[in-house]
Amino acid sequence: MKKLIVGLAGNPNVGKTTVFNQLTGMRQHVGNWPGKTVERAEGHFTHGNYEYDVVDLPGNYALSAHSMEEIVSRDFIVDDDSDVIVNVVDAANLERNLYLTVQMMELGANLVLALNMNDFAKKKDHIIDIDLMSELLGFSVVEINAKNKDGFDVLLSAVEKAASKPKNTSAKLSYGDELKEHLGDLQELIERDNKLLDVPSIWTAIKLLEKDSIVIQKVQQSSISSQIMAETDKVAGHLHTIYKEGAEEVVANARYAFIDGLMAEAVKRPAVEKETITDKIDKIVTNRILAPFIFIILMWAMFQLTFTVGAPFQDMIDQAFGMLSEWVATFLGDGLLSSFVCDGIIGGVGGVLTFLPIIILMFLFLSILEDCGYLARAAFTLDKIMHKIVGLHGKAFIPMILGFGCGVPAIMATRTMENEGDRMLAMMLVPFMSCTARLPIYAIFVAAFFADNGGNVLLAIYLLGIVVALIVAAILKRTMFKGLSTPFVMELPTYKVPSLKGVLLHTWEKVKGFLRKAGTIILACSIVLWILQNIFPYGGSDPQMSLLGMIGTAIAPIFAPLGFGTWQAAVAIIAGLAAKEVVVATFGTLAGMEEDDEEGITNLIHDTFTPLSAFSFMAFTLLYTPCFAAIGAIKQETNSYKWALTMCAITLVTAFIVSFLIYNIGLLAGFG
Ligand SMILES: Nc1nc2c(ncn2[C@@H]2O[C@H](COP(=O)(O)OP(=O)(O)OP(=O)(O)O)[C@@H](O)[C@H]2O)c(=O)[nH]1
Ligand SMILES: [Mg+2]
Repeated sequence: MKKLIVGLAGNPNVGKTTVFNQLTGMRQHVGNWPGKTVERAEGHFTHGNYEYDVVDLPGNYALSAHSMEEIVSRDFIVDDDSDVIVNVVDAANLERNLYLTVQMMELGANLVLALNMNDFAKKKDHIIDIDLMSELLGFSVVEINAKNKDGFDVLLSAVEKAASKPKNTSAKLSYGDELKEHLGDLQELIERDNKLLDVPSIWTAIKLLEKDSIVIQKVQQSSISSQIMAETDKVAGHLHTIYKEGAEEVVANARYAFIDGLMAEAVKRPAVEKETITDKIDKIVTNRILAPFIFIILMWAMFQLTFTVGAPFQDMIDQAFGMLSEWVATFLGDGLLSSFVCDGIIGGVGGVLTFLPIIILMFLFLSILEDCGYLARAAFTLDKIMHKIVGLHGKAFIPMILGFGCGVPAIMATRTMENEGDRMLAMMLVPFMSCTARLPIYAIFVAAFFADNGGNVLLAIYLLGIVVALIVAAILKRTMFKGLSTPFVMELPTYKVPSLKGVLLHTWEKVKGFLRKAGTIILACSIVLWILQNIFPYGGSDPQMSLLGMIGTAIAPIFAPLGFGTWQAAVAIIAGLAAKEVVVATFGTLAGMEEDDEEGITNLIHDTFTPLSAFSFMAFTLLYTPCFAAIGAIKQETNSYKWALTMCAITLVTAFIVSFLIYNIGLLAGFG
């Protein structure tokens, strides 16, 4: 067996991860918006005589030193000893995709070009002459379909051929006589230092002209660095006098000229591009006036469906746990052990698991929205409305909408943002987006007070999260994160019919996370809560005199101005710091301890809240410090506790202010 290390590189959203998953049988995140893969993933498989190591790289448009994913991809090509790079490209947008290909050619990467999305290319009547293109580029070009593995055999044999006969793909690049001559002078100088020759000299020469900080640093180590830098300045100056443009633009134009030539020779396209289905749908969905309404209607429909479809299943699970609890009680009798199992574990963990159906549905809808391509449109819509008012970078909206699912991947998704300040700001806002872990909290409050218009109350809560995030953004942008954000074009992916398998897998991955939490952190918290609830330092059996009750009573006054100064609410909020579902588990165990058992969580909520204080409590749990996992993700991504703690402070203060306003304005308006 021979070992082969193969990297999958290409623009965002062209199907790299789909190829990767098909090859390795793994389940990395696939969706229909640019920027899903943010960290390289590795997998293995065997084919013929070869043992493959495949690396799925984050998508990027360039190989400059501007953003983290670009550096990850470029380091992989330059430093790792990969045998072959498979450049996956979107055949329906070949011109744009080839810009990265050309840059990889400058690096001399041992390339194989995999044309994917041919179904879309055919719909647009683009006819690609693969053989001619391969000849012009000087390496193999293969047509594939990542979704059904068409062409994978041809692809793998092309990879194996390329591995046995590595090529310097920079050979076929031609950048015009003028530029070639000047680059030549610079290359000659670079080639005098062997230490600079781990990459083709044309790459180093071009990157010096582009003022690439990492390459400049490397060249500065050279013994002839002053000569090289002087020559670079000379060439740049010369190019400027001829073209009246900076060296960077001259190089970019030369790349496009090469691509134009290639396209003209090898691709036949209709003189006027056909209007695609995506164009037709987008005339409505991204229409300036209609877009915000469509966004709100979709969200509203999502909550309505989640609740109406989920409710019967939820009841079934609830009853099943009730029966389980009774059945266990017949064995264990009336003692402490029975209380531990029934109230502590079944009440706590079971209370949370009841919400499994609505959580599954919510993730199902989010996966469909993500996979069909609407997620990027939602971000586009919010960007259009918000960029000017709030000064928030448009790319921040994708992580924010992902935050409706779970904050942890949402925080990681901020990596595609180039400007550090913008990225930090986006991370501070993600926790305000209502993640699915909070859904069970709203569900029990809706059941207790707002059963008749649950969907509307939920929509209000989610919109509250968005509005508060935007207000906080506007404030932070004018204080902590001053400065202009880099403008950018939001890319709108082609609408795709979501694949059933993809959506189900996606949903299952998320649901698995929820179940894991139920078996670990929620279980642990339920046990701790039950113990604290059964210790009575001063004797008696009044729940409020238990250790838990006393802790809650001590803290409760803090929340009195917000309308829920009861010891139960205080305990739930503190416990919810671990994970938001624990708020529900807390009410579950507390309800188990009440005198008349059957009444359950809903009655406990009904007795300890009013509709107004319930809404204020929902808003507080929406906005206050997210779970440990989200705090940990921010620490991880920023490499410092500073930002994690800043986020905790921002969310706590915001939650207090907003809940205070809701409760007190509500009182004045007579809702008390
Ligand atoms: N119609 C069609 N859709 C495809 C094809 N290949 C992939 N897709 C879909 O294209 C979308 C993007 O695929 P991914 O594999 O996530 O793309 P990626 O290149 O890994 O994207 P990033 O990680 O964001 O850079 C998904 O919705 C896929 O289901 C194809 O050949 N035809
Ligand atoms: Mg990917």
